[in-house]
Amino acid sequence: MLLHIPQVLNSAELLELRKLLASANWADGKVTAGTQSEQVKRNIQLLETSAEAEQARQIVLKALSRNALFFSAALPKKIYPPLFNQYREGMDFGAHIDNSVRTHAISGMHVRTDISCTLFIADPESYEGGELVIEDTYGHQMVKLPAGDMVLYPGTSLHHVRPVTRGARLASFFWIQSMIREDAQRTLLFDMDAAIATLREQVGDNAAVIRLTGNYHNLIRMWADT
Ligand SMILES: O=C(O)CCC(=O)C(=O)O
Ligand SMILES: [Fe+2]
Repeated sequence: MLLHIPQVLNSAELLELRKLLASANWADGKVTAGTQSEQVKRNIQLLETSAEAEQARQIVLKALSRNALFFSAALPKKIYPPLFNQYREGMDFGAHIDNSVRTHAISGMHVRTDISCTLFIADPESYEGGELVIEDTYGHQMVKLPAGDMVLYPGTSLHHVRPVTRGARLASFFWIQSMIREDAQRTLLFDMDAAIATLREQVGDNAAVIRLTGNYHNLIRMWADT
């Protein structure tokens, strides 16, 4: 499932993040790349150990924790501490698939990358190019979202970021290990959760809706790895 989640960050958080990112130290993005992706990765990243990076991470994690749509779609077990990247004029990231398990340099936490996420921080009018192109079963999806919005897509997807030809593209990116490992099962649960929410609004919690909600939870019980 490829999902656009609007307005994950509010305007105060966006301002705060841009301020932090403007004053922080940036390093070559190859520092967190594997041996294949380092050959095609041309961007810069916030140093994970800086105080600004810690503050920025907390802003993103707090925003995720209040987002019901994110929770329903990702059913997160572990969230890799968010990273921040920037593509200035001429920078891009060629086609690659993210490493399957990432070990966080500071905490040593292992995260299986079931889901990849990009949270857009720069205003799309402020830069040209920089689309995230995700290859899925239905072809290429070009993603360039308003500031504060995020895209979530299967970690198994081949993807690339097109060259930025003007301005700078700022984003946070991270991975999720889901309680539900398989994308197809997660997608089914997400659809079911949305349908149950609509039914509850339309007809309330009648006996059938209660049974259906039970079915949703029973599927999670059957599939979840917690
Ligand atoms: O900048 C992005 O949107 C994606 C970055 C990416 O694919 C990666 O770091 O693996
Ligand atoms: Fe990637």
